[in-house]
Amino acid sequence: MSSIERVRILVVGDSGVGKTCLTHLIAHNESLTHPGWTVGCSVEVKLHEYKEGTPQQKQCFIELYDVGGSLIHKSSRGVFYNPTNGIILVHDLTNRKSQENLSGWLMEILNKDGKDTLKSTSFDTVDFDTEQFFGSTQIPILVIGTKLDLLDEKRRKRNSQNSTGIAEQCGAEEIWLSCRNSRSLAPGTTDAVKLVRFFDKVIEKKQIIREGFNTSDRRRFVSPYTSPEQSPLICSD
Ligand SMILES: Nc1nc2c(ncn2[C@@H]2O[C@H](COP(=O)(O)OP(=O)(O)OP(=O)(O)O)[C@@H](O)[C@H]2O)c(=O)[nH]1
Repeated sequence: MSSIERVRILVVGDSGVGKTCLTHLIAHNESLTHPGWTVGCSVEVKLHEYKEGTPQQKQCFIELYDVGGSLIHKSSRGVFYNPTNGIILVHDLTNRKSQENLSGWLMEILNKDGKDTLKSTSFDTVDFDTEQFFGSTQIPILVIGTKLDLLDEKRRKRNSQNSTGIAEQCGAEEIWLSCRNSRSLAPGTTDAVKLVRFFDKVIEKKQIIREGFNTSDRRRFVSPYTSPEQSPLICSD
């Protein structure tokens, strides 16, 4: 019997933006009222139907790695970043700084050998080069803004006019929601469809990369890594 495939998705963003509440909402379709402060990392697993309703449909475990956002643990959290098949960047819609810091989070994940960003105590000095990032990793990204319930109508409109720059830069989809509303990701809603599409993309990308390593026709896939084990996108199943 073949085992169920699994992918690892990192859920990152500043401390207090709502990563634990969001992860719980995605995994259980219910809101979490009293989340604890995440020390290190906590993992939730969701069973996902890949390409549901098509001949390729199959089950897949989505492992959501909720990485504690506190700067105190900045130097040690790199251990959770490999392998990475997908990234959910989380920011608080009422806190602009948390949005600006998303590029720093991306760079921290990219910087696997722990240089530069891991040494600094904040993201202020981080230079973000999207070309470098996407050229070297090709990891699917989703951007999620939380605490939509705390924005009044006026601010919702103003914020939506200049939506998160990082999503645009990454070519990533963006979702704004309230983790306090258990229906925020209810099946059939636009946001739930975006999330399903993102999960499918993460699984597909992992398959493409694995096939690229296994095929003798190297022209189909050019990787900077010489074996699947070296690639940050491949889980060791
Ligand atoms: N009103 C509102 N509050 C939220 C929302 N999401 C999270 N919160 C609250 O924000 C606080 C922080 O939420 P967490 O999920 O613990 O944040 P975190 O990003 O995991 O924080 P760290 O563990 O420090 O990294 C909690 O009091 C949550 O109840 C939301 O959508 N709306």
